[in-house]
Amino acid sequence: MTAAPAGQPFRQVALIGVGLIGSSMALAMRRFGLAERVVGCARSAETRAKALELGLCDEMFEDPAAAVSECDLVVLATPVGAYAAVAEAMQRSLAAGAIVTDVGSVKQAAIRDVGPFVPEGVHFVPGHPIAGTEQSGPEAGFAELFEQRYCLLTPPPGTDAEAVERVAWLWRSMGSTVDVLEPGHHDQVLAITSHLPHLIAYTIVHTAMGLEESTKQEAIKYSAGGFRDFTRIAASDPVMWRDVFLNNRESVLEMLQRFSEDLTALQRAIRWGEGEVLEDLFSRTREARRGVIEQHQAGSFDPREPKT
Ligand SMILES: NC(=O)C1=CN([C@@H]2O[C@H](COP(=O)(O)OP(=O)(O)OC[C@H]3O[C@@H](n4cnc5c(N)ncnc54)[C@H](O)[C@@H]3O)[C@@H](O)[C@H]2O)C=CC1
Ligand SMILES: O=C(O)C(=O)Cc1ccc(O)cc1
Repeated sequence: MTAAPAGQPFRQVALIGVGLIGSSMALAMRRFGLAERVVGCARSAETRAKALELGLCDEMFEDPAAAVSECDLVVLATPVGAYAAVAEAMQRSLAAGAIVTDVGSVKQAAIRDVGPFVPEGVHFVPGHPIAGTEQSGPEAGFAELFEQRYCLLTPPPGTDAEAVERVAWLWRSMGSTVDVLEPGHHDQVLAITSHLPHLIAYTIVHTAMGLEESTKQEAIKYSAGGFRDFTRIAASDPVMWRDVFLNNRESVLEMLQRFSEDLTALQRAIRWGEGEVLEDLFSRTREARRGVIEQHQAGSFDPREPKT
């Protein structure tokens, strides 16, 4: 089987994992006519039934090998920790010329875990939509999720250029802007922009939950602005985020080290009443926010808060 050229719908797409991202892709691919047929793979009978009931997929499978056998595109959309087992299970069923891609939040580990199971004549194009919410599961998806968002592709050297272009076409057709990044660089950038913020949110909510009962209750009752935003992020899927931290360990630990040094400096400034240190730092971070907004507007991106 050879994949149809960029610009033509895929004949049959398999979504391995039909959660927030998988279901959003199913809806977007249907809305924009990007696949003639969409099949899915889920371990539980409940998820398989739900995906059919919601009209996400034409057919659902329990076994990844059965799901992928007739497909010209296979999308891994499970937590990253499941990749090696899924890739091993489906390797013998992949059709020659098929493209395997993924949506995982870390890319070096995706290449490490999937790469060895991709047969000769099948193309692996790792990808990561920078779009999501704290929701999970097949009912969480919506077709607009990827609009005005980046999707980063991290093809290892030697990846078939046509396969990369085909996957780029898919994401552009779902409304995203596609950039290509080196996998290690991707993992470093995402460690500071996405992974560390989630770790901080998990920690601050955990710290609040450990306070004595009356303070904790008031924290919940009066949670405004900052803390409320942290609780949204800290409600993100536990298994997905466990796998992000276990699989981007080095970059996250490096960013965490820098963060903790900066936090200690702030702690010191507060202790010694160094108001100018605090004000100077807060002024510079305010500038950084302006920079983010300006750059997003220049790229005609809508700098809205995450879609919930
Ligand atoms: N949630 C988000 O905001 C974003 C998530 N991602 C990435 O997308 C991937 C999927 O995340 P979500 O859709 O948010 O998660 P989700 O939890 O909504 O969906 C994941 C699905 O995979 C299924 N699954 C787990 N192990 C499986 C296996 N061995 N075989 C078949 N299905 C299996 C789960 O049952 C679940 O239905 C992750 O790798 C994540 O890093 C990427 C961008 C944003
Ligand atoms: O909901 C949020 O705030 C997010 O940050 C969504 C998100 C989560 C994980 C990703 O790999 C990409 C985007």
